[in-house]
Amino acid sequence: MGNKVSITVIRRLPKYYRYLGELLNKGIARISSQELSTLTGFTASQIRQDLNNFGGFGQQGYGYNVSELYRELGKILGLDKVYNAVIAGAGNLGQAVANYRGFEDAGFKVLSLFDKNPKIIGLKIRDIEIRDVDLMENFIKENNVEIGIITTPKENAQDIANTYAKSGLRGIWNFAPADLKVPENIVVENVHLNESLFILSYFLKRNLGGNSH
Ligand SMILES: NC(=O)c1ccc[n+]([C@@H]2O[C@H](COP(=O)([O-])OP(=O)(O)OC[C@H]3O[C@@H](n4cnc5c(N)ncnc54)[C@H](O)[C@@H]3O)[C@@H](O)[C@H]2O)c1
Repeated sequence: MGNKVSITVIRRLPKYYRYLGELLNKGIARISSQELSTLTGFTASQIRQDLNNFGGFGQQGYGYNVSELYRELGKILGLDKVYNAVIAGAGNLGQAVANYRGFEDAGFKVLSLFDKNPKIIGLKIRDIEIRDVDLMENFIKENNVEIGIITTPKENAQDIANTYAKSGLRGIWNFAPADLKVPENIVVENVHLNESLFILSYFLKRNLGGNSH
């Protein structure tokens, strides 16, 4: 099922999921595609088409059952399980990611940070230890780690990706401004903060308001 759905649809799912979570917290039991459209900015027909990719959850004249749709989208996004993760590069960004409890609340548990700087090895961010990067490969193998986060400088990012590939983990969340080469069985999701900022700059330069996507 998942493989046939276009990546542009997949990229809209987290937004649906976020709004549905907020509706659920407000005790709202059902919502129409029109109301979801007002919230998300996507058209109602777009929303119906998107959700139809997964079998469609709505009923004509009723709309969507919020808790059911929230639960199903959570399953589709793989959020119905806990992932173990590690972070390579325990500098500014690595520590910030480790410090943020929201990832853990969503099921992404950082078991350890790794760095090559002896001055910070042994320190803890919350209760998460910074270990020597030389120990990383074995740690990943022994602790059922599925996600490797990269917050090293870009010059070191490919080496870290290679170690991740050797260790057998399945997903890389890459914050370094580098295009990584990895074996086909590994998924890379890039978070290029600078590129995002440059898009903002593009719109500012043209005095364009609104949401850039
Ligand atoms: N800090 C931000 O807000 C920000 C914004 C945009 C992009 N980035 C990107 O995120 C990455 C990290 O940025 P930062 O500001 O945290 O840098 P930083 O210099 O504060 O931290 C990098 C850390 O990586 C460690 N490191 C270097 N080589 C390593 C290796 N081979 N193995 C393990 N650890 C290693 C360093 O010792 C250091 O602790 C960079 O690629 C940067 O371009 C950061």
